[in-house]
Amino acid sequence: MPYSLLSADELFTEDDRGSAKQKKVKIVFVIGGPGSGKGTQCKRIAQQFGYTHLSVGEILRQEISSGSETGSMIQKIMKEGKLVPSDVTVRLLQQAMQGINSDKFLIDGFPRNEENVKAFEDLTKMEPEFVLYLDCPQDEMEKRLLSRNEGREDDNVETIRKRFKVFMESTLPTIEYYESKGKIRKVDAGKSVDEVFESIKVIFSQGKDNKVPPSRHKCKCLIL
Ligand SMILES: Nc1ncnc2c1ncn2[C@@H]1O[C@H](COP(=O)(O)OP(=O)(O)OP(=O)(O)O)[C@@H](O)[C@H]1O
Ligand SMILES: O=c1ccn([C@@H]2O[C@H](COP(=O)(O)O)[C@@H](O)[C@H]2O)c(=O)[nH]1
Ligand SMILES: [Mg+2]
Repeated sequence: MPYSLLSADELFTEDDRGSAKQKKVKIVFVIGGPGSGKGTQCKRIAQQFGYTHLSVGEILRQEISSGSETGSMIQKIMKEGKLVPSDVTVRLLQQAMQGINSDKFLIDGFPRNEENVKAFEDLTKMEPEFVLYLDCPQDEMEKRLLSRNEGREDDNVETIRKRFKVFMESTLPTIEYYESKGKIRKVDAGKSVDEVFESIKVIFSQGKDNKVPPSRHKCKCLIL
């Protein structure tokens, strides 16, 4: 079933419609491998810089908890460490954004692949201001996930390894894509929580447009 997504034109508040002024919504994507610290750092960024934090993984887990058919489909995919189809993910993300009156969204754990990027761009006609990339060694991420203890069904060695594979094969190319647009802001996420946040603060403190020199992240380029 095709899903409609919030378009740029629909991002108006009632007040804005009345005065025919478009609401300017700022979006920052936060991506990184499983366990790189996205959720941990997003909480701090949201608190300090006034963003609305939306974790797409969390939105999907809420759908599972609702007991819907879509939820059981998502649950099977998540247990396998695979990615949920973009139409489902983007529709749920859209609904979450529509339900919140905010002009600054921090989208945690999205986009995960080329299909996600295309669905988001095609349907919203919006692009992120920039993309925060938490770069962390795999052995450190695995250690963190195995001691997370939040009862997540996908935090077991077998699924974690599958999630790493999906990250390398599907998410890294999206980083290449945003790198080619000068939008990647990379931080070393293998350090302590405080040290990582210090690096992130520099990025979010760079003027109202967050215009900082792009990171020197070098890798193979994939044109979407
Ligand atoms: N810099 C850090 N040093 C040590 N432990 C950390 C660090 N950042 C986060 N952690 C811990 O690692 C675990 C994973 O962190 P977090 O949930 O933020 O990662 P994530 O990138 O959101 O993972 P996922 O993709 O699985 O949702 C948590 O238990 C968290 O407390
Ligand atoms: O855009 C997305 C985000 C997440 N998923 C699925 O959810 C799990 C968990 O995501 P976390 O960000 O680690 O909480 C992920 O492994 C995928 O199965 C997705 O498909 N698309
Ligand atoms: Mg997370």
